[in-house]
Amino acid sequence: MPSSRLVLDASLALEGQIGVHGLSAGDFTSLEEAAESAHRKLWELRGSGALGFWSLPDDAAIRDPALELGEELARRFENVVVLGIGGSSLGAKAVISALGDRFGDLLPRSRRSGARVFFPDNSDPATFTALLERLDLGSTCFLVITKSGSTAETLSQLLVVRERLGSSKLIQQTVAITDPEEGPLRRIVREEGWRSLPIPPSVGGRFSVLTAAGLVPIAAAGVDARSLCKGAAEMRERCEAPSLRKNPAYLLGGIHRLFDRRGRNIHVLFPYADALRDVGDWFVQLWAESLGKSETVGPTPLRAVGATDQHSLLQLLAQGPQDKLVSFIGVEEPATDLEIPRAWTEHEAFAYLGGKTLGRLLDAERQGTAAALAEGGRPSVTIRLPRVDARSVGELLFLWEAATAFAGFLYGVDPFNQPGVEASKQLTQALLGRPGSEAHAKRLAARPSPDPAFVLD
Ligand SMILES: O=P(O)(O)OC[C@H]1O[C@H](O)[C@H](O)[C@@H](O)[C@@H]1O
Repeated sequence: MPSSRLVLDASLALEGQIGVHGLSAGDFTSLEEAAESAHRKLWELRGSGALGFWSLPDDAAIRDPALELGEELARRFENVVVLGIGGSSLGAKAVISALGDRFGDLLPRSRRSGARVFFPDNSDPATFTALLERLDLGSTCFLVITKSGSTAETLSQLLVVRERLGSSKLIQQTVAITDPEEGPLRRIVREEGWRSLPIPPSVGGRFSVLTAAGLVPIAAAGVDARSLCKGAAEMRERCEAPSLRKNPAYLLGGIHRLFDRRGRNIHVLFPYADALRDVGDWFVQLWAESLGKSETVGPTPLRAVGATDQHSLLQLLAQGPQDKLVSFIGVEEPATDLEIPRAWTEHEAFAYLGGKTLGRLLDAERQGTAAALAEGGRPSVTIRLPRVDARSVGELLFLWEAATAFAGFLYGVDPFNQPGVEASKQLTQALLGRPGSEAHAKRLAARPSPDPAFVLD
């Protein structure tokens, strides 16, 4: 019988299970003071309303208009194309690939639960050209999602779409999701009277999956977004306990910080379900942009998928440097399962598989891999989901969001900004000759020219 909710099992991170590389009771005690201070800071932010993502799971004023709009788009359009990047695409993409129709693009509309949702989240011309050429633009809605309203990739795609649709069609087939007041896109929305929904200023992009930025495309895909929010609300309740051992987000964040202190600063998310593959990308942005803020401390997130990456990454995880911590995600009850038929039973290699199911094999591989790492003294934690459904995915996303916010304070960094991404934008704008980027152009010009001895053409 699957458990009724998400389970965080940290036993394979403890010295009792894996020996010297495991955590001791003393390690947790050593973190208590920092954990109390991090808890205080989080609650202060909550109290001031600055911790915007915390209230989202049951914020009807944000949720309901987004779901209504998403459901309307699912009725009106065959396709929805999200023009958005980073936090403005990764959350919805992760949820839709986890909960949407598997290979839904191949299904006729009558057999799909919503519109086909596409995420061309890059300025790669080949991808965008191919997508626009293959879609029936007449039955396509473009969701322009950008918190700042100024992201070059997103605005460039919008300009291309504007050209393709023409301004009269553009207003009928485009919805903007952006800052309620500020930014270039908000100005266009005001000037041209587009439909739009806000991204609350108190919610950072990578924490915005339960704002309109995530919920509109999720609802347009026909995913049960209300249960997603419900699952997140249930996890939030569990993440309000002040103690490290009782609060799953604090325990998860604390364990990662403790191992980072021991040099295990490569943090691998390893779900054993294809449906959770894109949760890996979402996690990488969340963890990297929130915690990668100092030259001396800061974890490197890595994503893997089980069992596929047992055949690529596992060698390194099992026998490489002792600098990694793995977070497995197991699914207790697969949505569908497939029996492995019996045949060639005279051959032992086939015989032991016959009669089992692929789901049983996959989960045995997860457990076997965690046990093999433990045997080698290598720590892991396991997050077990009862099944991959909207409620469990809601729990999972909120767990990591809360763990990230908490870990930020344990690492002594601000988990909610990302100053390090600005320099590349400035130099990009200078390369493109943007007015006002002259100072950045000077930075480029001041760079030493490439050493021809090291340019092998
Ligand atoms: O939502 P936008 O303002 O368009 O930003 C999209 C993304 O780009 C930025 O450069 C940051 O790296 C991300 O945190 C953000 O999610």
